[in-house]
Amino acid sequence: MTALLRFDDVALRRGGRLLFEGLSLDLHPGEALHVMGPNGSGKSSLIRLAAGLLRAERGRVDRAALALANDDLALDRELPLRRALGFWSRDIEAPMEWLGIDHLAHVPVRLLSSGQAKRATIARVAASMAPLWLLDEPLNALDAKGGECLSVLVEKHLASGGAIVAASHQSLPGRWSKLELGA
Ligand SMILES: Nc1ncnc2c1ncn2[C@@H]1O[C@H](COP(=O)(O)OP(=O)(O)OP(=O)(O)O)[C@@H](O)[C@H]1O
Repeated sequence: MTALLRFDDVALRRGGRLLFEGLSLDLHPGEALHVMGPNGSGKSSLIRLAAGLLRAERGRVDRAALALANDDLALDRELPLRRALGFWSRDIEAPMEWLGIDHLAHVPVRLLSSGQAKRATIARVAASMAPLWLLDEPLNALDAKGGECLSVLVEKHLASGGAIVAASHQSLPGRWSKLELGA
C-alpha cells in the first residue's frame, strides 16, 4: 500500500538547533499520527516540514496531496464565511454543517471568534478532499462541542482512506499512534 506521507531518515534544523534527526515514518491510508512533545520541541516545525513549507537538512520527505490547518487561517478576512470557504472548494455546505458554522455563512471572516475561526479552518480542510490532513494544535480554541465535531470528522476521514498528522500537547480523542519529540 502506498504511504500518504513518508519520512526517510529526516533531520530538521531550525534557528541553528537540530530539532530531530534519523526520523523515518510511513503513514498509510486510515492511519493517524499524534506528534507530542514539550514547547519548542519541534511539533509545528514537523508539520511545516511535512507540508513542504520547510526544507529538511537531511533525508527525504514524500507526501500525497494535503490540506494544512495551522495558525494561518488561509481565508479572506473581508469576505463572508461561505464565500471565503468557497475559494477552496465548491462543496462547503456539508463541512460548514459538520462544524456547526452554517449559521455564520454571511458573517465576514474577520468578525469570527477564535473558536469559530478554528472551526472554519477545519471546515476548509474537510472540504479540500485532500487525502493527507496536517493539523497543528487542532483543539486550540475549540470548546467541547467543537472537539466532538473534530473527532467525528477525523473518524470519517480515516474510514474513507485518508491519513492525519496532528501536533498537539493535548490528548486527542480516537486511536492515534504517537511520536514524542524531545525538548
Ligand atoms: N522561524 C523560525 N526561525 C528560527 N527558529 C524557529 C522559527 N520558528 C521556530 N523556531 C524554533 O524552532 C524550535 C521548534 O519550534 P516549534 O514551533 O516547532 O515547536 P513546538 O513544539 O511546536 O512548540 P510549541 O509547543 O510551543 O508550539 C524552537 O526552538 C523555535 O525557537
